[in-house]
Amino acid sequence: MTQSAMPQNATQNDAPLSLADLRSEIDRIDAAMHQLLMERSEIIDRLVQVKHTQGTEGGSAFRPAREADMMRRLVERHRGLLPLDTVESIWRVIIATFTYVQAPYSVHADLSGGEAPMRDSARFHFGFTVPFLPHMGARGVIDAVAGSRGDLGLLAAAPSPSAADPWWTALEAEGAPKIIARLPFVERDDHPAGLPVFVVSHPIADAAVREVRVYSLRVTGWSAAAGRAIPAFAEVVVAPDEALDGAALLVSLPPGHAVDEVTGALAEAGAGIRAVAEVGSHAATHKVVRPAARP
Ligand SMILES: C=C(O[C@@H]1C=C(C(=O)O)C=C[C@H]1O)C(=O)O
Repeated sequence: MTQSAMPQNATQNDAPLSLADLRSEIDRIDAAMHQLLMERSEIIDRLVQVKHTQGTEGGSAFRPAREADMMRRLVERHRGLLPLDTVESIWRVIIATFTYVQAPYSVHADLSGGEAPMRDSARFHFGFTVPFLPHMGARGVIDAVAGSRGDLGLLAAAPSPSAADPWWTALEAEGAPKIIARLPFVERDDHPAGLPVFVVSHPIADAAVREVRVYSLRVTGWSAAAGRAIPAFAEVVVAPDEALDGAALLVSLPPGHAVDEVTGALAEAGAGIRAVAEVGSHAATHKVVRPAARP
């Protein structure tokens, strides 16, 4: 038991508390947590005014850099018997809902790769107050985000190394939606909502995290050799593109690598580079090898 969770007039050496006393302790803690959540919402009220004065409010109040940082710190300080999955999901609901009360938004999700994992991811990361709008296909999601004020779109990040439809080409144009985050913020092998998901929104230049950069590449002369030439540090999804020997690539580059390293390797393997466009960026993956707390 931590000091803050102890009754004000007790120490660890006191006689054991009765069930009624322990329950009244739980009631005291629940009331304090609720009070703190209400205080948090008052801060958000003032934060909305500050963002408005600074002109930093945009279509969406979602700030992926800030959220990735908060989730990393949460995981690092977590101790005790409460499972990390539970702590993470509670904070995801708190943060996503407070974002929603700043500026209402919906989450559009592409269910074409399988409904259950995508729905689990959306609910785990955004809770039940934020509206969930299902789509059958990535392009429907991107169109809905493009036509909204500040909605978010969820697209499977790497369902497989190949895709039938190069949906990411719809993110190429200036002003088109961009990838702004990758979920879960904190990865682990047994994550309860572990489907890797890209979050797309209107471009958020000032608030974007630039650790992992994501590019759309159009290539001619695509071949198995070109595929093998792509450096191992790059995460790549390949789809057929227009011309017979054309391919559209979605390439994610970890910190410290440039897209030239990939285009150079492709050119050496005989492929022609038709176009390169940055289609977003997100925080580097924070991987927890062993969850900090397990029952
Ligand atoms: C509060 C903010 O807005 C959003 C809500 C957050 C929260 O409730 O903690 C954190 C980041 C943002 O997505 C902020 O920009 O700091």
